Order: sequence, then C-alpha cells, then structure tokens
Amino acid sequence: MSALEVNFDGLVGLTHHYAGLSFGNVASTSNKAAVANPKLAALQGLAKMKRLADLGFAQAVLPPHERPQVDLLRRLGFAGSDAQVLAQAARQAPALLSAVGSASAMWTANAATVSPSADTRDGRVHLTVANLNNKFHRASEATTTEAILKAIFADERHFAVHSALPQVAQFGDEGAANHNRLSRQHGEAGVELFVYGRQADGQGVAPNRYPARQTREASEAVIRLHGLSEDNCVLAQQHPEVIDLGVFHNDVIAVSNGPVLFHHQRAFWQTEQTLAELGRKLAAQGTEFVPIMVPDRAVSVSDAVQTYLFNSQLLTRPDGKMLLVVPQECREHAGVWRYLSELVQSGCPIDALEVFDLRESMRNGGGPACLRLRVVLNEAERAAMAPGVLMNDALYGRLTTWVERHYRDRLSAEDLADPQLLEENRRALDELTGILGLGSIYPFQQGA
Ligand SMILES: NCCC[C@H](NC(=O)CCC(=O)O)C(=O)O
Repeated sequence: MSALEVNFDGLVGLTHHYAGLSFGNVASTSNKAAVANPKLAALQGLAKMKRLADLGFAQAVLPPHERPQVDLLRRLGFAGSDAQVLAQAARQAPALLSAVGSASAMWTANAATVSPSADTRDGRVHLTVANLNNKFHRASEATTTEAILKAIFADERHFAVHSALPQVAQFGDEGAANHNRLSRQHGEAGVELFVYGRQADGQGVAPNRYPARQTREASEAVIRLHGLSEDNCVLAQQHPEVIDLGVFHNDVIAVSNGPVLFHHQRAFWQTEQTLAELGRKLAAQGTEFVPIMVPDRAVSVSDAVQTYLFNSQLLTRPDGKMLLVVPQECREHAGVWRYLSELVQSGCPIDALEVFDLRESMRNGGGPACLRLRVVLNEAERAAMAPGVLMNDALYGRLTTWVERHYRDRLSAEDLADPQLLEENRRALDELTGILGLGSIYPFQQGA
C-alpha cells in the first residue's frame, strides 16, 4: 500500500507577535518588541502550503489555538470579567500576558512526535503530544494540541494519540523537532533518530549558557509509548556547544528524508558513533544510509543559525530525487547560497531548491521545517483521518479569504490587552473549525 508523507503546517494565529519569550532562541530574544504582522504571517504560511501542494506533495493544515488564554490568567490569580483579567495582567505582568497570548502553536514540528505504522509494534500510527515543558508559553499548547490531533486522528484502529508526558523538566519533550526518521521509502520500516540535549539524571555533558530543552528520559518514554524496538531506534545527543550557539532544537542543525541525513558537522556529540549506528540499523533493513554532512568550513554553526539552512524541508519528488525547501534568508547569505548551489549540482540525491519568504515566522526562530509536522500515512490511514484539513485549491481559497477578513496587519504585545482581540479570535476560530470540519476543539466552544 502506498504511503505518503503528509506535511501538516501550522496556520499562524491572530495574536502572532514578538515577545522575546524563548531564551536560547536568538531570533526570538533579538526581535523582542518588534511590531508583527499576523495577516502577512498567516498568508506567508499559506503560500508555502499552496505551493507545495501544487508541486504534488501531500499537504494539510493544523489550526491555531485560542489566545489569549484568559483561563490560564485566572489560574494565576487575575480575576473579574475577561476584559478585567486582561487589563490587570497587562498592568501587573505584561510578560505573562504575552506568554498566554503567544501564537507559538504555529510551529507544529513541536506539536508531537510521530511514528508511522511501519515502525510500531501494534501497526498503528503513534503520536505523542509534546509537553514543551521548557517554556511556559509553549507548555500551555499541549491540551489544545491533543484535542486537535484526536479530532483529526480519531480512528483508534489506525491511530494512537498519547497525551503529553508529565509536565516536569525531567521529561522535557519538544516533539518532532528533535526526531528524524530514515527509511528507503516512507512506507517501509525505518530507523527513528531521537536527539536529546541533556540527561535529566545529570550524567554526561550539557550546555552551559542556554537550556537543553529535550531530555533523554523523555525520548526514552516516547520510544516505549510508540512500541519501537532496539532495532529501529537510535538515541543521540545534540552537541552541547551548538545549543550554546543558539541551536535550541535539533531541527536547526539536521534534517532527514528517506535514507538521507542532511546535517552539520557539529550537530551531534558523538558523531561517528551515531552515524555508524544509523548505518548499521538501516543496513539490517536492507537500506543504504546516505549521510550528507556540511563541514564547518563551508557553513559555520552561526551562519546555520542565522539562515536556518538545516531548518529546511527535504521532500522526495515522484521521480525519486529530493527537493530542499529553504527560507529566503539562505538566498540572501552569499556563503550559504554558494554552498547550496554547489550541493544541487554535486550529483547527491538533493537536486533542486525551493525558496520561501517566511520572514514573520523566521523572526521568532521558526523556519520551513518548524512550521510543519511530518506524518507518514498509508492509503487506509489517509482514508481514516479527518479529510477537511487536507490542502487543495478550494481550502486555500477559503483560508486566505478567512485570514483577510479576520486578521490584523499590525500587532504588538500591548494589543493583547484589547478585549476586542479576544472576541476577534473566538469569532474567527469558531468559523475555522467549521471550514476544517473539526467540531468543537477549543475551550470557548466547550463552554469553559
Ligand atoms: N521550532 C521553532 C520554535 C520557535 C519558538 N519561538 C518562540 O516561541 C518565540 C515566541 C516569542 O518570543 O514571541 C520556540 O522557541 O519554541
């Protein structure tokens, strides 16, 4: 049965703004307080989805979350009507208002970790919602993410959606941003690479300056939940020095597709061991591993962080060759662009580039790969998922009209106190669940 990788992109929410909430993410902290354009951000994301769907790739969309989260402000002691809660928070704790108003759910590579049915013991697709425990504004995504994934992947004969791991630092889990899968074809058994930043038990090396968001203990729990085996998993540590240079997720320094692992020379702590283990386990499945390593002398880690070269999408075309989807920042950097131009001429499996303007998301540290969750699905699984989220001309048309009608083209952190914005969000999202055919997924729709 033919399996496809379906890319689920996050639709940017109405409260997209720059709040400097992510210590360790250089773009986020350096653009703090810049004025954002939520309408443009959503349209840039939709343009990527449309273009990739037009090129023949399976594309779907995940909806934004309700923001600001007034219920969460109430749990933190703010009281009164919704408008009073927002006003008090804006006065007393503006950083908290920003956190509960963040549109960070757009980066769906952090929504969950996904194992295709070809890899799991029970033959179902397993998804574990990420707890995103390292950042308050992100940890609050888990409940709605679970509701959305359960609405889309409701059929328990094909899908198992696991709740987020316990919300403690010990099990800090960032989802697919620290996970890669290698296989000959998407539908065949593969080897899953789990990359952690530190061990919660204090053993081993760890970064000094910036947080390591993913723990080994979290990755091990996901491996157990998904029913993976010793033979089809590799656990590796991200190099602590690159975390300290701003590589807060592994998808800022490596990306896989099919048998290819496109990665920077300094991505992993024990590179040789990691690559050897991947090669051995893939060979046991009859697959030849194709590592493509970018040397430090060609592209430095800081150039990779600045341009998001590795936060690219690597996609297999019907002719078997691969397309690399990169952000515009790569084209604007002479050295990185030279490297890429040579790469596609080199005879390696990657032979084409597609460049997107995702500036609004990039300024918060989210590139093409951050904006999508890869879900490999066979025909029966595609037939069993909710169909309304699959991208096509009609849905693209409806969503762009919806964005044009509901989104503001200018938003700063202060605007989050505007009770009108909360109303705009609820009205728009209520309409959106109708467009996507998802039923009630938001707290405000459930009378909460
Ligand atoms: N995978 C990309 C994630 C980017 C995300 N940025 C943010 O949350 C920045 C939000 C702000 O600062 O307004 C993060 O760091 O988790």
